Amino acid sequence: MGYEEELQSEREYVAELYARLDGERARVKAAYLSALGGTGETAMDRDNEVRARHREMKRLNVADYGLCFGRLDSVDGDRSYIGRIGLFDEENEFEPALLDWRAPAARPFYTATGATPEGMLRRRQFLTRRRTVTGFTDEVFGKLGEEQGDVALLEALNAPRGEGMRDIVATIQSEQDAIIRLDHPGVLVIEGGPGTGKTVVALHRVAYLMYTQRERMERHGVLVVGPNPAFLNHIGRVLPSLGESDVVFSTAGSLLPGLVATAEDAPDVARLKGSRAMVDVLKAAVGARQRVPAEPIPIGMKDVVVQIGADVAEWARQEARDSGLPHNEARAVFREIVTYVLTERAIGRIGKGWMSRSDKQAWEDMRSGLVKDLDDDESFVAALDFLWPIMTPFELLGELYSSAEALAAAGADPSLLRAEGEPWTISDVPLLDELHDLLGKDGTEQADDQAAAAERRAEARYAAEVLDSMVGRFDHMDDEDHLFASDMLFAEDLAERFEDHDQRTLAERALADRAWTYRHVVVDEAQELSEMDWRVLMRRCPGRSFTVVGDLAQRRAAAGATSWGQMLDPYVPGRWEYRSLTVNYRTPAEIMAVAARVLAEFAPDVKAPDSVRANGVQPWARLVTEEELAGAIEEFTKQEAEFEGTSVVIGLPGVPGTVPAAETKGLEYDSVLVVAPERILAGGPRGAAELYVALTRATQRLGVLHHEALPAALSGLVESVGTTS
Ligand SMILES: Nc1ncnc2c1ncn2[C@@H]1O[C@H](COP(=O)(O)OP(=O)(O)OP(=O)(O)O)[C@@H](O)[C@H]1O
Repeated sequence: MGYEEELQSEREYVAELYARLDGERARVKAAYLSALGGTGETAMDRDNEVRARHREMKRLNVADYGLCFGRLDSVDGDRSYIGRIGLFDEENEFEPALLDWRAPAARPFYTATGATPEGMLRRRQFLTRRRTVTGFTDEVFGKLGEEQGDVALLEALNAPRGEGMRDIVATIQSEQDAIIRLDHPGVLVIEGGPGTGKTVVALHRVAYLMYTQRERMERHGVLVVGPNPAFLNHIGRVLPSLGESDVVFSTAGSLLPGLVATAEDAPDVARLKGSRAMVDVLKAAVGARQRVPAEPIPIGMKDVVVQIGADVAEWARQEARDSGLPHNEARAVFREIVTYVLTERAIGRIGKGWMSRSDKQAWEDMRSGLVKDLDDDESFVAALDFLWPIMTPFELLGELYSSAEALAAAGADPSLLRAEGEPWTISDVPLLDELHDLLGKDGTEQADDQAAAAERRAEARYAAEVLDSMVGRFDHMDDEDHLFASDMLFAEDLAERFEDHDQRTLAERALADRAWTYRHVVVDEAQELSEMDWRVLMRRCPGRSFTVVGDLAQRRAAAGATSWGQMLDPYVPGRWEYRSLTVNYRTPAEIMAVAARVLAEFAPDVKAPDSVRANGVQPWARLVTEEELAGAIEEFTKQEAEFEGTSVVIGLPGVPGTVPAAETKGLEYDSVLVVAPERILAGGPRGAAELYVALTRATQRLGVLHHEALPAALSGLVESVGTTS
């Protein structure tokens, strides 16, 4: 067959796949509607049916375009089509008409090479426009000169950028595939220079894990932590386009429900707050609120006055501390002991001469009367509030920061002192989270808990039914599937998840619940997170299943990682896997050459990634005065409007018409204009890293406007006069 005939035949095959997809969609939609109508025998049957159909609908809705992107022919004569989802043959339901890219049999599509053909003869990659195959390229393994597999990749890389990151299922590269499918249940670190696909690979790994471990992943969900909302927005569509939507996105500043922190501390303060040493400071600050009175506190009981002296308070404090309960919850222990001592002393005095301890009943009756009186006694409650106050994390941390004495007493650096009422910063979030654990539930939360527990018991019967049905299904799973302690199912746990009236998505429920734990956590730009941030993340994922993505050379945060071991060894000593990516898919070679010189200046030991393509466009520089700057930016924006795609102007914070480099982290644009790189470079201890980030955001064009002589690292830029491109 000639190329045109083959193309025609592929077109027909893919058109049939779409017809099959549309047919499936119609069928599942009808089943979903009828499930909603309630044909199941019990409420639980109906719920399960609705959920199953809904999930199926979501799976099928991913592939309006780009359903099938290639074909794999084996030496044995087998032929498989590879696509975004799997579809079965209409006639033979065991014969896949389209293989899901995550299926083991699809793997050679990404990994077979001339040197290791993996039993394959040919890889065919389709070029498509909407639902139509417009062309294809073949790689015939073992035949020299026939390999032309990069056409689809280059087409994808050269395409103008639009709204957010796209999935790469059609063009995953072999080194990326190895990471996506890596069989490592614990912590995996993916490191690589800018544009090496770390983020996109991590997201595809999530899609892969969800495909291979659907039950476990769906029950607890996956958390993706990114540097800022713009970044989360940028990557937000990749997983849904792969049919996976039970994923929670959050910045480090919003990991605590009810608080969205965006303010940043000065680098020195951020470094202090991010240090693990803060755990001791916080413990000391809590301990300092567990007081022993300097003077005995008098409490009137009936017609006698008893005192809470240092001896009673010290005993009660020791018992409360030894209980191992968090501070707020241990108040009950403290209170009980103080109450016991006060009532004993009071009864001894009230009953002096007419009642003895051997008169048990009378003694106990009097005690319960006194206990009741104490409950309503304002001076007693005030004394408790002084000796062992119930506190929220916000109160405690706010009070600590606003008092030089409290800071000194807790062993904290005096520079943490701040004016009252200042907003919480991103670095405060892990401290507040830590305090949640140290303090435990406050009064209102404890009362809410009791009410919720009663409600849960009522729902447990329904949950037990669900449990039965799930256990039935688990019986078909491997032994290994039963081994995870966190998979233990309890009816009451399930009740929460299957509540009839809780219509919130997993993401909504997880985000609202600080105690939610995830099955897997992806941490992007992980080099920015502090030791204290890692404590929060580890609490959110006790199973320690992480994909950690970052580049130490791009670190901007003062409290960020200087090595991965520093952050991870306290939790998984020596047990984390490390993989690196070395090819830059974003930045053309011409731009990367400029960025690499900046990198060499501040991190001489780090090798810049190699660009997979050059585009023949030289990055330029132009000297402008302060007065000319606004006009030059406007000129750039105007010229960029002629091109398809996106652009950005990056400058130091506060320069009008620009965004700071930090806000472009992890993002990319067709064209980038960097304003005053010499000032960014000199702008702080991590200025060079900021500039490196700024220079590596472009997929096509880079320009620089400078006010002073260009720093040596940028001297390679071609100076242009009077025009911005
Ligand atoms: N195999 C691939 N096929 C097509 N595009 C790819 C491939 N790998 C990476 N890309 C593209 O390269 C660009 C950079 O990827 P990504 O943002 O994941 O890199 P990164 O390593 O996280 O970069 P940074 O550290 O700068 O944030 C994205 O547009 C991504 O879609």
